[in-house]
Amino acid sequence: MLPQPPERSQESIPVEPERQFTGENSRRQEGRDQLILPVSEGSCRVLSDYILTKTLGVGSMGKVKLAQHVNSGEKFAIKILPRVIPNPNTSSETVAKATVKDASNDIRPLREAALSMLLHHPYICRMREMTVHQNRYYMVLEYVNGGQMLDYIISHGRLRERAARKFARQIGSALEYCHKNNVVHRSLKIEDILISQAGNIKIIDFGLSNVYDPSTHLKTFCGSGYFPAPEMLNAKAYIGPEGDVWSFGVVLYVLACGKVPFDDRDMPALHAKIKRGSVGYPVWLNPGCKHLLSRMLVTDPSTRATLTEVLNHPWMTQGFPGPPDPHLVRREPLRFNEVDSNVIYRMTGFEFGTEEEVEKKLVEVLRSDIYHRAVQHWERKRCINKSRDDVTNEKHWDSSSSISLGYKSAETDLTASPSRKSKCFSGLDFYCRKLFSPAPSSPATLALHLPSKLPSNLSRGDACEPTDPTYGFHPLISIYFLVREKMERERVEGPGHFANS
Ligand SMILES: Nc1ncnc2c1ncn2[C@@H]1O[C@H](COP(=O)(O)OP(=O)(O)OP(=O)(O)O)[C@@H](O)[C@H]1O
Repeated sequence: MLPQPPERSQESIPVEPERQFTGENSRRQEGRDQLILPVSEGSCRVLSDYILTKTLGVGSMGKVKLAQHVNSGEKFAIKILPRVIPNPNTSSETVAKATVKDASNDIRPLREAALSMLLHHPYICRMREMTVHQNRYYMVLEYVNGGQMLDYIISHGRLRERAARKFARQIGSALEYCHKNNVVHRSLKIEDILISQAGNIKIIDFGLSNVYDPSTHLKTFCGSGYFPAPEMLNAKAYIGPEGDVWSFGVVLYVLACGKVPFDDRDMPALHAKIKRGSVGYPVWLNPGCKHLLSRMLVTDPSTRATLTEVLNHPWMTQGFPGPPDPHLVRREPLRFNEVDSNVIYRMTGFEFGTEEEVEKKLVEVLRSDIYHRAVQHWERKRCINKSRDDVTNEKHWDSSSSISLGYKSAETDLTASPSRKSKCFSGLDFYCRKLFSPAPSSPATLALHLPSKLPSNLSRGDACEPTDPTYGFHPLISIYFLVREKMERERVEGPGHFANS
């Protein structure tokens, strides 16, 4: 087992002005600010409506505390991240440099909060709200109480094949949902996978995630330890999703084999092994799983399997009628004359610019020829699918309902398997060397522009077909949809409401 981080003594939080981050623009927040009084009460701390109790975990950025809502009694996890305050005694040049650095340090938690509050997926940990103090951020998260996948593997060894497939399908479902919304995780690792009480996964820590435009490249080095893709270590520009496929491959290797594919105590030596990409597979590993891993752990991102290939791989779909459900809601293409300013002003936290700039850029994308062609194609396809569905429904409405029941029961069947203890080989002592992980660099600013060519996520097979205008077309459109869907949920369920699972 990994040595548990020591429980730190209860700290006292100074009284300081607090700002609630709800994804809304600060201009309209004027007058809403209130003073929060975090106080000690016995051995617990009170923060606004939450009583903070034990430490759930400590990460490189901060710590996570268990909290209980004073009125509802509901449990949450509160992630506490320090804010870097410039030292007033330093020279003006140093202060100026520090201010730039602080601004970029601020970007990560703000973007993490903005994304975590918008993403709505059963296998992604949700965020209810974030409170910004002078010295700290407090992120109120869904409490995931089934433990860490890492602890399970350390104590039980590798997973049985069916359990590995179940969790791989859930990770794949969450990644597809993100990618289809122009979001990349960029630092997926086994520690970021928690288990809910229902026995499903929840991905935490979107701290290094970002939105991506399929027609441009990101440059920031992200990821740490055993999981970053070789192109990130080589400081090459990347689009985004291909790096997540690599990290997903490393996670799947750990689930299926009980050890990491690339290992070394020495960080430069570890990075050299990752860049070389030569992987050893245990002789007992299922050949289908080995083939899938060999397609994911390809050093050249242009020949690495796409997420679509991974999710449709025979090993992934074995025992299921198809790839995992990405839990995407049905969307109609957005028209430039339908853009709602109430949605625009909540598109904050992504360095998109001012409200006016966001609206201008969004309308520009929506009026572009390439978008227009994508919408026309989407509509034609819908007509064809609709007439096909009508014919199928008339002829086979009975059999279609039985297919959907079959799918559900297959997922339910697999859900039961992880509780069975595996006596397989356990080789995860590598986590005792976790301290070797390099610190992440500051995130890059996203340049938003009109796609000048077809997005390159269309490569390999479907390059002649325009991208779906409702999913993955452009980050501004995706974030617009996510904000609008969040507003709709708030209207129905009430603000910040979500059920822990
Ligand atoms: N929602 C949650 N429910 C329960 N425990 C959690 C939750 N979120 C985080 N934790 C615990 O806190 C630990 C640290 O959280 P997290 O990884 O988000 O922190 P971090 O500082 O961003 O870490 P990193 O080192 O990956 O940057 C996790 O490994 C987990 O044990």
